[in-house]
Amino acid sequence: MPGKVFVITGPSGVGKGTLIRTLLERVPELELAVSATTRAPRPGEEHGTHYHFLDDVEFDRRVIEGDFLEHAEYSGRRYGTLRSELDKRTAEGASVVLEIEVQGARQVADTMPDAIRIFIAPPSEETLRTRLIGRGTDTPEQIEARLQVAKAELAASDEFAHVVHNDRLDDAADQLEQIVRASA
Ligand SMILES: Nc1ncnc2c1ncn2[C@@H]1O[C@H](COP(=O)(O)OP(=O)(O)OP(=O)(O)O)[C@@H](O)[C@H]1O
Ligand SMILES: Nc1nc2c(ncn2[C@@H]2O[C@H](COP(=O)(O)O)[C@@H](O)[C@H]2O)c(=O)[nH]1
Repeated sequence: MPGKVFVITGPSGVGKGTLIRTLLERVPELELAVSATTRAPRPGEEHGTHYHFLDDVEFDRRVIEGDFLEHAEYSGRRYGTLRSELDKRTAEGASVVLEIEVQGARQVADTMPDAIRIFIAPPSEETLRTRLIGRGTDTPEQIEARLQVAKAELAASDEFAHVVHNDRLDDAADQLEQIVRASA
């Protein structure tokens, strides 16, 4: 039987990456799809591990060749899931997790209606700002741009069958694990 696809979405800074790291430890049979992006690597990020870092020309070429399951522009940069990150794994029965923003999650809903889509919600918009400042990876201008996008993303939460509120990290991790185990 083909593996499942779990789409985890929500605004920047809500804690998707943090929760997914815990999820992968708790459910080691899950595999994470490494996304492609045109943004620059942050300190410590490695090509092929954290992202496939592509330039715009390469990203365009791969769009034209139909290599992406989904792709979107987010805060001036491009992000997408390569089909090659999923196809072989799911065909072999492995379940795959995608960490993507809301436009991409909608595209996956259209093309893969069986994908399990989970929205991670913050306790408040202000929490997103605090968490992004605390993470220390973005300039104040980048944080404001991300918070602008977050407003529309938060309004989309009711499009998702599952909503996990990431207030206390342990509670959110428990809830996410429960959803994944119940759907697997
Ligand atoms: N429940 C929580 N309570 C307090 N801090 C948290 C919680 N969850 C995550 N954080 C912190 O918030 C910051 C943002 O988390 P993370 O990078 O996982 O967000 P993200 O949704 O993956 O963001 P992006 O979409 O920009 O990649 C990190 O510094 C993380 O340690
Ligand atoms: N549509 C997609 N969105 C993606 C993908 N990989 C990551 N993302 C989302 O982009 C923003 C910004 O990420 P960051 O690493 O610059 O903080 C965030 O919401 C990610 O979830 C993807 O393949 N497709």
